[in-house]
Amino acid sequence: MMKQEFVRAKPHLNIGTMGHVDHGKTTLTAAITKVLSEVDPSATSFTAFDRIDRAPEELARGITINIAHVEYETPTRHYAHVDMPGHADYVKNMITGAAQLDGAILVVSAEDGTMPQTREHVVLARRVGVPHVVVALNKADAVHDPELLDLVELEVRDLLSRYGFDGDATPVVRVSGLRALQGDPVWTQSIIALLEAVDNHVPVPDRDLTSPFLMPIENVLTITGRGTVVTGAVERGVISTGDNVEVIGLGAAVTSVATGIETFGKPMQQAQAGDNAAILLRGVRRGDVRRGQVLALPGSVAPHTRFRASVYLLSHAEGGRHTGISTNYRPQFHFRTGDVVGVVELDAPALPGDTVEVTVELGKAVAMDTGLGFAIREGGKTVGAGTVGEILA
Ligand SMILES: Nc1nc2c(ncn2[C@@H]2O[C@H](COP(=O)(O)OP(=O)(O)OP(=O)(O)O)[C@@H](O)[C@H]2O)c(=O)[nH]1
Ligand SMILES: [Mg+2]
Repeated sequence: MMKQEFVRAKPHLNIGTMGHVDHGKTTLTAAITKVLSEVDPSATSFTAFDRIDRAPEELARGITINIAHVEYETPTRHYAHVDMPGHADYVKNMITGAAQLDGAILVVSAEDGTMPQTREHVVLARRVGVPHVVVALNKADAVHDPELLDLVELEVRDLLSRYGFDGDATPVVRVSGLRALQGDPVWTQSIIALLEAVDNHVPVPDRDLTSPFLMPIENVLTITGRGTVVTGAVERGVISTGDNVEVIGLGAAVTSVATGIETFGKPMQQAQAGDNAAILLRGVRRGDVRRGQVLALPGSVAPHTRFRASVYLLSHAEGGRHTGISTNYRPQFHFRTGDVVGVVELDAPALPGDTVEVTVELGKAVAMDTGLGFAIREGGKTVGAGTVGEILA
């Protein structure tokens, strides 16, 4: 049977769940797909809890989209929703922009209130430019004292305001992912209310459709008999089947032609900024491409190793270092979906909480333009966030 072509009937947005471990992110994600699949079975399929937290390797068949994503539709929008499996992955995905969220659902357990990772995720969301947040006050079924719910709501609004969001204007919806998943009609309604808040509060972003095509590569798959497929979220521009492309960064450039494009398993003639795409590349071997490179219009972006940057060092309270840094500091630099080691040169030692101007020399060239954001990590911890300034080499 021919696979059904993707129809762009509604605006597409990328959102995700964030929040402290065990506050119910995955349960809520499953509940959203269940409730929406009941509203319109032709638009949304139910994705069960145990199908969400899964390893990529298990699904590496077909031209499948990045498996961390779940797809659903409200009456007015099409969403790709990412539920990052663990805290470490979450931080990495957020800060490298791999997730490229247009908005986020901050999940806070009404039983526990805001916790350290709740704060860390809010801080990161702000730093990496997640523009809008809606709060799911989850596990509301387990809290019977309304004053306690009010208290937790106040606490969350406070936290959001403290870190630069508009805490007063942010929708806070009392939900129970678990009870909705079990089919309870009252809590099913709470999920509908949450989705209405997302539809109304997170605006459709302006997509950059006019710049040259660029997509950071998140995953590389082989399809027997067809070739190599790369997946990712299109950062800018438009790609059509038959277009020439180039794989750039971390080694020699590879040129190819995009011979097939899919989104969520459905073929499409053209993918655009904001879409999650899987792109089949002609004549490319699996070993020739990898995560961390970008797929781009040939000649539109170049790899670089040396640049000036403005860097913010996360304070200790934000999850950063305890001690300062000085010249010759050698952390990992995360650009988009990849990371590479580099050396920092700075005029004077800097402390956590400082913003400093530095020169960076990378061990391997990365596709970049002035303005590109990056994260600085060491020992699995995010310790800084920066922006590329003048490019030197
Ligand atoms: N009472 C109640 N329990 C819930 C609700 N949502 C989730 N839980 C329970 O909370 C626990 C954690 O749920 P998960 O959905 O795995 O939480 P998570 O945030 O995805 O956890 P991590 O991915 O490990 O960070 C499970 O035992 C759920 O059954 C809810 O709305 N009400
Ligand atoms: Mg989870």
